[in-house]
Amino acid sequence: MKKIGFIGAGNMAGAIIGGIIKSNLVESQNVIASAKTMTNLNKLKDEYNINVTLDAREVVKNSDIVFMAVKPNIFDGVLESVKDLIGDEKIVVSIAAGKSISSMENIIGDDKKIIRTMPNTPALVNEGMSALCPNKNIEDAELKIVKGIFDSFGKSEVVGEYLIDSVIGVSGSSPAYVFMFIEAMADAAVVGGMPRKQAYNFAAQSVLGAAKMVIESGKHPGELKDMVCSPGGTTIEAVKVLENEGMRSSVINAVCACIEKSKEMSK
Ligand SMILES: NC(=O)C1=CN([C@@H]2O[C@H](COP(=O)(O)OP(=O)(O)OC[C@H]3O[C@@H](n4cnc5c(N)ncnc54)[C@H](O)[C@@H]3O)[C@@H](O)[C@H]2O)C=CC1
Ligand SMILES: O=C(O)[C@@H]1CCC=N1
Repeated sequence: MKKIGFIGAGNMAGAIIGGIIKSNLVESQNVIASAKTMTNLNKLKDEYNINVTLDAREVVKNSDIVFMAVKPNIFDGVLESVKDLIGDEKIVVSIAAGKSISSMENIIGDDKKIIRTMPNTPALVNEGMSALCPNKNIEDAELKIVKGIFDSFGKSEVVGEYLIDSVIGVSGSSPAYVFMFIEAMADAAVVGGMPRKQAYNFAAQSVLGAAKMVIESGKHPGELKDMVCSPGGTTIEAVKVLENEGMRSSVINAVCACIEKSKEMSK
């Protein structure tokens, strides 16, 4: 069994650790995480019984696969501080936005094994969506192992690095937009008199069901929308307002802004 380490123990590392432990992919004694303070580490230790340390170098020493899960603004400095411990056999898995494979190779060497990835927080409930981009030193068997980690908490696809900015727009960041959509729908249900907690359940289950229909039916989303819109009915009234208010163009512009920011961060 491979040992898996995390440098950074925030929202995303916590979601991945939760995902891999809950799916029994790895035993807790084979997982180690470090952070700047003990606050998150204590929570992860209490919840999943993993090993924790304040020293990122301990993580690298004790792992075969090292997840770099710190914020992009400190990423290079942290990678620099552990680079002498990264041998040819270790696999570095980055989850950071805006950190290209070549920028990591510039720090640790282009002879090292690197996989750039982009997961999302639904990993915590086993419904993550992740993209993986291996560098040239990753062998098929190694990619399979790391993909297995991501598949243990949802779905994943191997993509060319040129697609990673779109991935951030459509899946890495998109849970935030969906939460906003759920919150807004629930607000309206509250206006209609529904208690708030109940409103979140109705809104969230509808989003979950609609997403499942897209995935399982293979039908075009427009066709599925038309199935809900009875002639002269309630839904088409809502659709008319959403079109008038520019819902589609707002979403397209928002996701494009996210993609642009990701490109800018990679420069
Ligand atoms: N939050 C999200 O939905 C997603 C985040 N990401 C990426 O994941 C990375 C982490 O993001 P979050 O988990 O949201 O951030 P966060 O702020 O929740 O966590 C950052 C972690 O890094 C630790 N840290 C800070 N300095 C450190 C150091 N010198 N050594 C070791 N650990 C240190 C902090 O203590 C904290 O545990 C980012 O690069 C982000 O682009 C990727 C996909 C989704
Ligand atoms: O907002 C961010 O920069 C990170 C990357 C994807 C989701 N959160």
